[in-house]
Amino acid sequence: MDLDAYFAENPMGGSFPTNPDFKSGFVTLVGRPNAGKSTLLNTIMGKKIAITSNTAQTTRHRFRAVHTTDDMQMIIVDTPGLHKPQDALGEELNTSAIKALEDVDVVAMLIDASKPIGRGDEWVAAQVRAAKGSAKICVLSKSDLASDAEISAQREAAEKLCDWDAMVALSAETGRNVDAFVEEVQFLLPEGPAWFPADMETDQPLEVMVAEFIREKILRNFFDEVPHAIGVAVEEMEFEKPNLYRIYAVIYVERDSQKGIIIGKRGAAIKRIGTEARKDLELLLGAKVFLDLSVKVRKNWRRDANQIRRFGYGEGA
Ligand SMILES: Nc1nc2c(ncn2[C@@H]2O[C@H](COP(=O)(O)OP(=O)(O)OP(=O)(O)O)[C@@H](O)[C@H]2O)c(=O)[nH]1
Repeated sequence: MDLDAYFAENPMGGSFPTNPDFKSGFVTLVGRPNAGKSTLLNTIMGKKIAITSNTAQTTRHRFRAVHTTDDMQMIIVDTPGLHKPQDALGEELNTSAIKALEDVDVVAMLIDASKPIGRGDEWVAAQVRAAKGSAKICVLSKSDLASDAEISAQREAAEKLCDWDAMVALSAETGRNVDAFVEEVQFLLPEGPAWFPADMETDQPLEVMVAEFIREKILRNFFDEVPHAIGVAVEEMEFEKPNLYRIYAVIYVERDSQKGIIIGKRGAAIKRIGTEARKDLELLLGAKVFLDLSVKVRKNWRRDANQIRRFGYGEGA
């Protein structure tokens, strides 16, 4: 939801914390695809705001989530994983992530603690070093998958990548040390007022979140080329009293064969996607959901900058 939409729904303007020592600012999460950025964001927020999957490049939108306590407001910018681009979509995602390093107070770079640091991490670190004026935190993510000895070795290797202000090994999956990360961010944030109302959690438009929740189910149900070839758009979404959303969404694929895979034998696959998505959407929207999904072929959309923009991928905060 953007601020205009928020204030349209909350004409009194919502509540802003008034503590005189209040701290506030922006923290960008960056890292290679699959480093665990979106999962960390969800754990901090205590609910699902960003979609996650073990398919690299799950995140296609840069967006902000707002975490407010009595003492601080951190505006977390989730970004698409930085990687070697293969097509126009990949380039758009990289540009979007690099842009999110500008003008923020804290940059947190996630490095998977359970995997050796590679050239991809070194390249991301170079982008982080180039981001002037922000404090830098190194997050060794997925610590539940690494032994203590592996974590110490990773610490030593990560020390060489940048002059970090802090380093935290954490697991967004178990929650271990996530509080320590939030405390480090709070320490590094400047004093300042809350920028957003205390109860505002994200600036993603609702339609975009709905499309993303549907896309997540496809990422989790299919492998190989299909997850990268799909785009999801919500065509229509209407609220019906007392408590029902009617949602009409289109899943775009690049080839007829992919359309067949998404639909499945006698529609079994798309039915499963619909059932899984509906459950999540009902939690997100706090209402019953009627979900109509259709599949359309749009050849080579990932090479078409206009279509990428129509989906809104790469754009955001
Ligand atoms: N075991 C374990 N798995 C994790 C942890 N954090 C994330 N994962 C898993 O790692 C995979 C990638 O996580 P995401 O949060 O989607 O990663 P991301 O960095 O946002 O990925 P992109 O969108 O590709 O940039 C998912 O399958 C997560 O469940 C963790 O702390 N422990």
